[in-house]
Amino acid sequence: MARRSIFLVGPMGAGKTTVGRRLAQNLGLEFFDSDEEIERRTGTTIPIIFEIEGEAGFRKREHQVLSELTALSGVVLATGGGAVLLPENRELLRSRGTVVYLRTSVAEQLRRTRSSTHRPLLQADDPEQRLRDLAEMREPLYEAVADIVVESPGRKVGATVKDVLDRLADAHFTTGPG
Ligand SMILES: Nc1ncnc2c1ncn2[C@@H]1O[C@H](COP(=O)(O)OP(=O)(O)OP(=O)(O)O)[C@@H](O)[C@H]1O
Ligand SMILES: O=C(O)C1=C[C@@H](O)[C@@H](O)[C@H](O)C1
Ligand SMILES: [Mg+2]
Repeated sequence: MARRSIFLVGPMGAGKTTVGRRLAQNLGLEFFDSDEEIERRTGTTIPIIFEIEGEAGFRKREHQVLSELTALSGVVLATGGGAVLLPENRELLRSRGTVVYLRTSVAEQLRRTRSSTHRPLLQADDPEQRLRDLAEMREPLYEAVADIVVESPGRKVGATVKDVLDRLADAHFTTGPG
């Protein structure tokens, strides 16, 4: 019998990877991260994939990885910030698991991603404006796929993990069959 999976969505720096890994440990589930899986398969980094293949090339790879990882049962999957852009991806996420939207502010995103050079979309003259533009376009998409919305403000990661666990319990999420 298939076991339900948890898919984390949200913008860059929302904490999908960090919270997702801890959540999986807590629930005794296997953890996957679509960005890490793309890097593992290609043997290179996301900025280099963007450089060589453009964003469109990256999105194709992302769709392939998401279609495989969402087919697994009983896992926690952290997605990339743009995973909700393709309607096909939204359908995979919505139909195959419980989707948790980690919501945060642009100010907090900036703080959390400041020292990173690993997010090509933030290599802009004005990263704050870029994050605002992305949020305006993507927030409705995160909302559309989400079963649960959890705020991920400037607190300790453990507090956000606990909030996600509480909200999953409220939604009667179990790691058992079904
Ligand atoms: N809830 C939280 N409270 C405090 N700090 C956090 C929280 N979540 C994440 N962080 C910190 O913010 C940074 C970015 O988090 P993370 O890489 O998990 O974001 P992400 O949502 O996976 O981003 P991306 O879409 O780019 O993969 C990390 O250094 C992490 O420790
Ligand atoms: O928000 C985005 O579009 C992205 C977020 C990251 O997780 C990576 O998937 C990549 O840098 C693109
Ligand atoms: Mg991540």
